[in-house]
Amino acid sequence: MYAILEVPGKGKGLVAVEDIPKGTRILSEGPVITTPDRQQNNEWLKTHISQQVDSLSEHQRGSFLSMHNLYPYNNVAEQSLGIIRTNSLPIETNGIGGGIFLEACRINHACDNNAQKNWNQCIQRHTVHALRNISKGEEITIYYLGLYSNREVRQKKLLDKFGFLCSCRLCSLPTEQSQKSDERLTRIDHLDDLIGHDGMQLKFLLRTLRFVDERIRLYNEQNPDRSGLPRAYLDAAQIAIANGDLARGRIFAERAVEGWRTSYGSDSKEVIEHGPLARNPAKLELYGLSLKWKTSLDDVPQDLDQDNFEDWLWRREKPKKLERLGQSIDLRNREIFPSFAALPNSNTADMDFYEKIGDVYRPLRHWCFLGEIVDFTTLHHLELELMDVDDKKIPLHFYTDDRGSKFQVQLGYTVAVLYAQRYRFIYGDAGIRLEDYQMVKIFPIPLEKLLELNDQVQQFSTEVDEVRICHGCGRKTASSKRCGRCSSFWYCNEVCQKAGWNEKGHKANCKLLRDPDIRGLFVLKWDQFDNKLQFPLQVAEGS
Ligand SMILES: C[S@@+](CC[C@H](N)C(=O)[O-])C[C@H]1O[C@@H](n2cnc3c(N)ncnc32)[C@H](O)[C@@H]1O
Repeated sequence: MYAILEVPGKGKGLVAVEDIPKGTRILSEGPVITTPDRQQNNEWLKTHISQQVDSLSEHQRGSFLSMHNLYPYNNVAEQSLGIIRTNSLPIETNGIGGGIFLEACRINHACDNNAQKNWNQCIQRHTVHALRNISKGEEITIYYLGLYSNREVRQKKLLDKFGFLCSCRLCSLPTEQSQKSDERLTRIDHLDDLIGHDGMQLKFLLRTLRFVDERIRLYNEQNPDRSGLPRAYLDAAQIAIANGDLARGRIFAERAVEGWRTSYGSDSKEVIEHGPLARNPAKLELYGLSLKWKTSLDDVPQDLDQDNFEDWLWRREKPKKLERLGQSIDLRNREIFPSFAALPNSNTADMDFYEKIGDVYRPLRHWCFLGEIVDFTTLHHLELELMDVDDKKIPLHFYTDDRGSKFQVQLGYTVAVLYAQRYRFIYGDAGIRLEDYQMVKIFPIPLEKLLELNDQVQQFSTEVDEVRICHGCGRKTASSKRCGRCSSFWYCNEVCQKAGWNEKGHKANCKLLRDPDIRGLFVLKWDQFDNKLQFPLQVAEGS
């Protein structure tokens, strides 16, 4: 399938001598020299390697000693060590850490590699598979670096570790396209962190599925002709199956296994281990942790086109119809939006706010603290100084896992903290200590403006006994016309609507009112509000 040839600017490399279809095993090879997995001193290593070099056939030795070497040497032992350092591929098996493969080690790198290398534990050989169709005459390339990173980081690592400047298609993109590709890669990497962060915690599974969906979509945009990210499909399978959704679970598992079959082969550990999951997803230990998404194996819609099928598979929501603001909550209602002084104390179980079920306290009703950012610093974690509805300044400290780095913070923005408590910090101040970043939202609008918006919402988007007030002229109206964009405010007709837009500030407010989080505030409808009963609070028993 290939020949080892001189490749301009890269030394030797593997070049396809025929068309190689995606998924083909191009090579399967055992090591001729191995090195231990633990750190050894140089002298020991040199002897260990020399013994192996001496026992190679003449042809093998010649081939080994002609390999690329990035290190200076004075004798064959040093030369051999240098060659191993330059070329060794990982081997994860009984005390062995890496080794030399006479052909696999000749494969050059590309950041948009067309082939995948893998140490196959089951057959104790390194395999290389075609990740996409490779044409006759094309060079076969693999990816030398473990993680996806942006162009600058990749180039630096390749130069430091392998002594060359990569000129692959991805590294040669014009600046703008390269930036796009970098952004995608950074996001793919970040999504991996986010997925790992919440793991298989039930209450976050839908959100985690969203991250996996986005990650695979971006990966496919970056590498359109490959078979996705098998590991990510396995994450999706586990999420579906944990919620009792066997139909989607099986499809995701099949995609994971198919991806591994393409890149590692049918005899790989991954295919052997996860193949049964694709046949019988109910076997997964996590199955039925919740039965919230329960389906049977063949609850798969048959009549959808590809896009709609993917929307079904990933449980993608159709763009939400905006919540009607018909019965909006008044943000000036101090029961629901208390000042800091009126919040429950974190040291005592205030039964105005909590109910006790078994050993846990749960919020008895919804409440939400509002405060405007008047100062902020980040030392160990994000600390905000907030001005509450009584113009009192209080600190808010982010003890969340990300220490607040996820948030876009700006002076004059308003912070909403769900189920906030008064907390006394060790150094004496009272403030809010935030541990779950899901309990906070930040709105790009000062508190006073938010309250003014609230007053308008109360007046112009509600309907009391079928009486509506036109935002344009301020008169009662029987018209059923709402603003077409935010579908919130009532108008008699287009003239009134123009007046509302141009003269009464709806242009700016309309944008705010289309923000699902702001609307969620007015109707107390965020996922977190709905999760009320899944949310044990740490509240000490007290007087
Ligand atoms: C494992 S070897 C690959 C085989 C090597 N070309 C040879 O002739 O033996 C790694 C070395 O190949 C060269 N190489 C690999 N990929 C390259 C690339 N994309 N551009 C330039 N040189 C590359 C670098 O010198 C690197 O240190």
